[in-house]
Amino acid sequence: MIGNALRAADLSGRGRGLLAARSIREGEVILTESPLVIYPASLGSIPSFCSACFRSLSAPASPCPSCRAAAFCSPACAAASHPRLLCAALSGGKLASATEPHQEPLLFLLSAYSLQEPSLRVLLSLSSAPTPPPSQQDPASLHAMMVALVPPSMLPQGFSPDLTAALLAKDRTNSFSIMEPYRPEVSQELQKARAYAVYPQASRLNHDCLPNACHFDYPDMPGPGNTDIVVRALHDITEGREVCISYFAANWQYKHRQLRLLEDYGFPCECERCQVESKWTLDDNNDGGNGDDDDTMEEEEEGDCGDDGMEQEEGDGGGGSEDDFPHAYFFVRYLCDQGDCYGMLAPLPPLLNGEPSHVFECNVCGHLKKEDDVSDGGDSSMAD
Ligand SMILES: C[S@@+](CC[C@H](N)C(=O)[O-])C[C@H]1O[C@@H](n2cnc3c(N)ncnc32)[C@H](O)[C@@H]1O
Repeated sequence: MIGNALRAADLSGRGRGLLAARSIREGEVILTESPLVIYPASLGSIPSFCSACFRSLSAPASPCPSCRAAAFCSPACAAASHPRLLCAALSGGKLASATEPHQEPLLFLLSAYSLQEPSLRVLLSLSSAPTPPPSQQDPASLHAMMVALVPPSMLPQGFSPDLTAALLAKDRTNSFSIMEPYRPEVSQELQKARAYAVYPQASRLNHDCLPNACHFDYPDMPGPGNTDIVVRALHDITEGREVCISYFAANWQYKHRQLRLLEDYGFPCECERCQVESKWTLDDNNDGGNGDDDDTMEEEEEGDCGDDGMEQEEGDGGGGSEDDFPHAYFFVRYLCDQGDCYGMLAPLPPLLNGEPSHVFECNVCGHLKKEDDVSDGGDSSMAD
């Protein structure tokens, strides 16, 4: 049992997944979890946030006395410090000499190899997709770079090419992006991640292209728990139903969703939405029929997709009728329509008297929307 809302189960053809352990109300927080491992998304961004709590640094910060590359926002964060292997690799600018595509997986490995043995074991217990790593994540090359970056006396027991390959696979399958604050002038694919994090319970959530939950992060929130992941129900979920999130923005087209899920997660999606959209003609599956059928996708962080991969509006490309596009309601109700955002709109938690909040929050831009503005106002017909 995870909290009191979820329980893990083995699911045919889907590995482990999380089921509703009781009925769940729309907007309910069903999971809050701290990261097992969290690491900066890029080397260049390290000076802009506290290396212990990952909040933006506004006031002058204290540099790490060892590496002088990282900085901390408070004495408490300086005492908590940052991963020891990462600190060693940042000393003397050694990590900066790695080529840029290698820096992000190295930041992960330096953080993961700094974990205590029990945490490392939890990380290794997570699933990994049986897909080959992208070329910039060749485990053998990254392992050799680790050897060059970290003094031999600091390398943990068990350090080996096989373990390095296994850790990289866990990261690819299970890490979540913690995004920088949303910038409306920047398109969806160019929004930047501040950090990546692995949350062992949340990483049991399987994907659905019509999810019934979505996750939020609030990295600059004051107080404890700012790097926690918060998972909320989009609508009522009946006991026993699987709780799923979408691994990327819900407006992606069928072919781009399938490609991403096959290449990065090793499965063809057979969800209800994909079953409908797999029957659309090639033109329907293009970008709304404007004739541009460019298959390219950006090299993405979670949530990224080339412009060409997005549905332009609800029903776009589906032919328009209810039969062709039975999921239009989902998009009207749950897809943020603020500029280029396309985040998920999840209801705020129910009020103290148990009534729905009737206010939706976007998990990308943070926009709050009253229910009357979200849809035609009736009770959710999405409950499952
Ligand atoms: C983040 S993990 C999710 C939890 C995982 N099922 C487990 O056993 O721990 C992602 C992996 O779960 C599986 N998965 C997720 N969503 C799926 C789906 N809709 N259909 C089939 N497999 C899915 C894939 O193997 C994918 O690589």
